[in-house]
Amino acid sequence: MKKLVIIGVGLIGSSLALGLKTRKSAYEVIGVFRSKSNANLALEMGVVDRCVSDLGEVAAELGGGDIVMMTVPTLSIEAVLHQCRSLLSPSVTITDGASVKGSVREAALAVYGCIPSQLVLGHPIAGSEKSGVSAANPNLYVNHRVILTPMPETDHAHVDDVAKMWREVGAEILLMDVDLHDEILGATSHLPHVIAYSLVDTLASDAHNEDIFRYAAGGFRDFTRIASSDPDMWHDIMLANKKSVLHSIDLFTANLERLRAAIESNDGDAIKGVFTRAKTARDHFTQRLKQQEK
Ligand SMILES: NC(=O)c1ccc[n+]([C@@H]2O[C@H](COP(=O)([O-])OP(=O)(O)OC[C@H]3O[C@@H](n4cnc5c(N)ncnc54)[C@H](O)[C@@H]3O)[C@@H](O)[C@H]2O)c1
Ligand SMILES: O=C(O)C(=O)C[C@]1(C(=O)O)C=C[C@@H](O)C=C1
Repeated sequence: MKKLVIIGVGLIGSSLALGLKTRKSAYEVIGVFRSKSNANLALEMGVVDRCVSDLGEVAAELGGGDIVMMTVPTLSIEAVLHQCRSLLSPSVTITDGASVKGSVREAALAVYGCIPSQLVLGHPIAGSEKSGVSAANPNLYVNHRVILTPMPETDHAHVDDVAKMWREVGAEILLMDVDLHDEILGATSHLPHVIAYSLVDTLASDAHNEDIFRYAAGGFRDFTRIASSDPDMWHDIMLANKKSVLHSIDLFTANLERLRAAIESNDGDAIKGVFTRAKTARDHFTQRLKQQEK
């Protein structure tokens, strides 16, 4: 039986594990836990077959066809890669789910001095504002994309194994360049989180915040769900993808300034222009998503 070792069994790792187990996939899933209570919960929920507290406890059992998945916060990947380097044979596939790929590439270069052929960088484009093993969802990845960013040094056999595992839980695989990934996700995922956190923080700091939140309804809820996401996880993402995030913030700020000026000067055409273009783009995107899900 092939082995999948998950380091960091939170929302992303446990949803993958539960997805595989629900579909009776041929992996023995072993979780590496720092906390005994999380390990017990994961066993109770049937997320993992076995728990260990250190990769060293299981490393000698691993070989070709086995996968080590790092689903820890983005800036913790380097520490985990140090363990991988000292404990894993080159035949074991190593992959990750971190939200930024350039920083993982840098971490690999710092740890190995080169990109190891067994390392396949990946990112599931699915998630939620919830964290931890208790949020495990076996269908989280169904009809969602997983972006893999193989580099020239990456061995195709390792890429194939990782792609096959994600397909088993219903995901669609997309291959992409590391830097392009970070640019796109900086705009489509990291910027919206900056805006949602900043909006809620702005309103919460207002002297009348009790009244503001009392009268907030659906629009506010729809727009700000992601501001309930884990601050530690997002701290890492912002710093790891600083260049792309700053670029996106600058573009957004300039656009917002233009909209502000249009409102100030009663420029109805400009206001309607922005809203109409945005509605058309969003309706088109929603339609495409619906078709993909059919
Ligand atoms: N939450 C999302 O929507 C989402 C989506 C796609 C990708 N990601 C990425 O996936 C990764 C995991 O996110 P998550 O939402 O599952 O977070 P999570 O907080 O639910 O789980 C992270 C787990 O890693 C453990 N951990 C933290 N540091 C560790 C370390 N140094 N060694 C071992 N374990 C460690 C934590 O105890 C926790 O169990 C992050 O890199 C995140 O950027 C998250
Ligand atoms: O749905 C959410 O709550 C998410 O934030 C998921 C989301 C996203 O921005 O789309 C968040 C981070 C990821 O790396 C991938 C997906």
